[in-house]
Amino acid sequence: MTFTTADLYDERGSELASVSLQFRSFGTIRTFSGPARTVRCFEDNALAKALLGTAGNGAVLVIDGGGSLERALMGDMIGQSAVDNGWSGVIINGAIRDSVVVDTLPLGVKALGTNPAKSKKAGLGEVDVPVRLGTVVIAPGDIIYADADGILIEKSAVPEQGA
Ligand SMILES: O=C([O-])CC(=O)C(=O)O
Repeated sequence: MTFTTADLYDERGSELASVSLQFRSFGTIRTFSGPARTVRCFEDNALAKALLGTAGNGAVLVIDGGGSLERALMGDMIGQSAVDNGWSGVIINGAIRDSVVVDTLPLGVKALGTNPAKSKKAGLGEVDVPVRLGTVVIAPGDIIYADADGILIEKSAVPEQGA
């Protein structure tokens, strides 16, 4: 599927939430989409690493690292694992490292920034819970559209009437 987020917004803006948080883009795939999976964690990437080691089936992993830039939540090894396991992309509310290599991977990657410091590995956090990027809540199964302009979210469930 080829799209631009700006055209999608013009066509279907009322159905889509736009993320205003500003990310840097990495990886050779700058336009990507897929159903969301999520991890919420803080300076600890063990859950995200484990999930990206399982079949992605074209999903986009949203890692809500609370915006901390103190430790990197993904590097080239985890990025390569995401590619090998069929993930479309990884969006990180936090930092990555090995960014020069990550930038060469056939993967869509958005992160706030970079830090060479390694993540903790205690496994604290939650998988497939609703997470927040700025003002936008992303639930597992929501459809994500990302390109150079930003990130649009299509809620998977139609809101109930009167809700
Ligand atoms: O293992 C980590 O914490 C991140 C990393 O360096 C990699 O993915 O290569």
